[in-house]
Amino acid sequence: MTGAILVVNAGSSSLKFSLYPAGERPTKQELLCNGEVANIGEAAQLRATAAGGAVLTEHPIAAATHGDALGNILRWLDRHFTDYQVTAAGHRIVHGGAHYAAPVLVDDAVLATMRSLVPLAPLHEPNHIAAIEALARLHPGLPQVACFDTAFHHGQSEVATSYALPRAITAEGVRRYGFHGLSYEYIAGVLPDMLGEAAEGRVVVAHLGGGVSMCGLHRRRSVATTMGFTPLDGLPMATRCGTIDPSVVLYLLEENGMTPAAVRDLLYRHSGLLGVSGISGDMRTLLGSDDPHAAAAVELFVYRIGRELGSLAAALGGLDAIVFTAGIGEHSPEIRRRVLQQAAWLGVEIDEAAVSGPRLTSPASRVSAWIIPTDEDLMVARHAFALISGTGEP
Ligand SMILES: Nc1ncnc2c1ncn2[C@@H]1O[C@H](COP(=O)(O)OP(=O)(O)O)[C@@H](O)[C@H]1O
Ligand SMILES: CC(=O)OP(=O)(O)O
Ligand SMILES: [Mg+2]
Repeated sequence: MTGAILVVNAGSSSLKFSLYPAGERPTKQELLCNGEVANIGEAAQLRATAAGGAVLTEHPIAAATHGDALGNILRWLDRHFTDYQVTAAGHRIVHGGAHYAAPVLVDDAVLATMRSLVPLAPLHEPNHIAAIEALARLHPGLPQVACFDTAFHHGQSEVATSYALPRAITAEGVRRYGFHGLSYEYIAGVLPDMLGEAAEGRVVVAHLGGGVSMCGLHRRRSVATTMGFTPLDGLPMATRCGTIDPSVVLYLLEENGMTPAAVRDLLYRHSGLLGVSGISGDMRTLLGSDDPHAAAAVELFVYRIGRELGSLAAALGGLDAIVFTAGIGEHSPEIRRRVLQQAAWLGVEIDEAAVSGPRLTSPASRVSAWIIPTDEDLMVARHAFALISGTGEP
């Protein structure tokens, strides 16, 4: 039997997973399989693919909860990978608050901290906790490593993380944290392979997925990012509103008579691309639609990215490169083109012959632009390996 690391990414309605051998530092080449249980609670479906993309299974399962989904995944892994045994788990955890600047082994204290952060990541944190607790029941004694999306941003300056609020409120932890850190950390790691010396310069990474954020990197460290106290802030997302005037919240509570729970639901689940289009939060659907409200949602999405790009370039004091990543960033030539056209003023010259990358700009372009696929799961596997084997560096 060979040991294996199970990576768990418990999202709002899905549970994604990956399996890597536990013997040495995980690499892309060593991936054993990855997959997802989609539609948890409705018509759940387990799908898994091998490293090369070959489908290993796709079948309906009974999974009312993230815990049920994990039980099904573990049983399938047991049957399919008879030579491997899960010896450690790594979880992508969206919010680590002020507490965690690095991954930690999960214990009761870590779980208690995560419970206290549920109000700050209501789409994610409850499912992370459910997955950890289910795995502890299904696999007692299994070491589980929590890897926080907030950790990568911990080195940001005080001015970058502060809100202009009274000090006492800031001291309670009401500040900007930033998210998608595992994605940005992965990108920062591969930047030198793609950009050479420019990797150490001023780079804005646009993580355009279901959740959307951008991060300004200098010398491959996070300097500023669009998300704040929670992953509701910044750019419009599939169903989240992004930055709005906080008075909108007061207005909804006081003038519209909405309850806090209803406002939370509105801002997290019914806004963003879905809210503006009234059709869908899925970018593919919107780009394929001829409804003017779909076009308006896409226009607002691109416009807000352009404004935040200017803001991050200002925070960095200049711009050398732009990187597109995650579902929309990696797969939508149209969104990339529109964002880059809007960034012409920064010195971006599109190479019309290179729409599928990896480099999207002409050699003469003052600012280069790139597609770099992200790999949050690999980053989690590396952190879990580093922590458990004691090697330190992921
Ligand atoms: N070819 C494509 N064109 C446009 N958008 C795409 C394409 N492929 C995927 N997407 C979008 O990517 C988003 C999901 O991104 P992803 O990073 O997978 O999300 P999650 O945060 O859920 O992991 C969806 O809005 C989807 O429509
Ligand atoms: C932090 C965040 O928004 O995550 P996701 O993109 O998975 O929703
Ligand atoms: Mg995501």
